[in-house]
Amino acid sequence: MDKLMDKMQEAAMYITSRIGSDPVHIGMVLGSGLGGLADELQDAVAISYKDIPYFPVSTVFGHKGKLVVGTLEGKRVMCMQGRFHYYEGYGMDQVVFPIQVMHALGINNLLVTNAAGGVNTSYKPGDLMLIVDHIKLIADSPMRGPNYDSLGERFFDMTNAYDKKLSALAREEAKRLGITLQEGVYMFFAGPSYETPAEIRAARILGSDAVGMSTVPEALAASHMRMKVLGISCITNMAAGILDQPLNHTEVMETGDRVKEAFTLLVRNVTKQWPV
Ligand SMILES: O=P(O)(O)O[C@H]1O[C@H](CO)[C@@H](O)[C@H]1O
Ligand SMILES: Nc1nc2[nH]cnc2c(=O)[nH]1
Repeated sequence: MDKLMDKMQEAAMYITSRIGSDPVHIGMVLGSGLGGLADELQDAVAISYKDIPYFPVSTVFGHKGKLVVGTLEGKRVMCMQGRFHYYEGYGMDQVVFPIQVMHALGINNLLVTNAAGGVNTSYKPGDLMLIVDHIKLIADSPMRGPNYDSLGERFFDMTNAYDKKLSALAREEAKRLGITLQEGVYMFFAGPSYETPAEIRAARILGSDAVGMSTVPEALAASHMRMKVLGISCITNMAAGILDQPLNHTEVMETGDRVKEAFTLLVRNVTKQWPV
């Protein structure tokens, strides 16, 4: 066995020792301001990242740094209440390690969520957006380096990175619940600065609808392992230069908090119908 596989197994064994061996159906990565969902799980077990072998620790305000496992709408889910970002100084491989550990635990379904800046001028802060595709221009990738054939192929497909059936499910549930769900392309920026207005104009010309500093590494790792991915952004602010006002993380967190009811309702109902 090679090193990554050893580390994944060790982390997975520790988690199993805390949560038992009943299957977990869906992994959920909760973005900035959206972590409250994990507090709604029934029979929840919370594990600090610092206790899990080889896990990094969260350093960002609004990311608690806990794995919470419990039941939501009849499904057993594992929530990351806080994620790891490239800008925190972690390598892409560290950013996606928890996703690989989820896979080692037998999880094949992933919900990735985030706070994002709206590039599409028809959006408004507080909108939810179904991620239908993404753009990453920076060269680094979590799959750079030796390929782990037991996880996935060296050259893997990204045509269906965001699962079409799960996307259709989210669309249907949002419609049924009367929740506005925009659809768009999420563009990854390394951060930690927010973008310049010129970068946002460029992002729009390139075809993006929202920008953020997460999610894409996780979606890449999940696609590598052929996990089914559903992505939802919360548009917490209009991206730089669209409104005549500076950006800040407090606003991002406040919008996340304002939207949490609709976000939770949508995720609950999608979870209920999620085929596992
Ligand atoms: O993508 P999440 O983790 O939700 O958070 C977004 O919000 C933070 C910036 O305000 C960045 O971390 C950005 O990626
Ligand atoms: N990169 C980036 N990340 C965000 N997270 C929340 N809002 C934004 C934004 O405008 N830009």
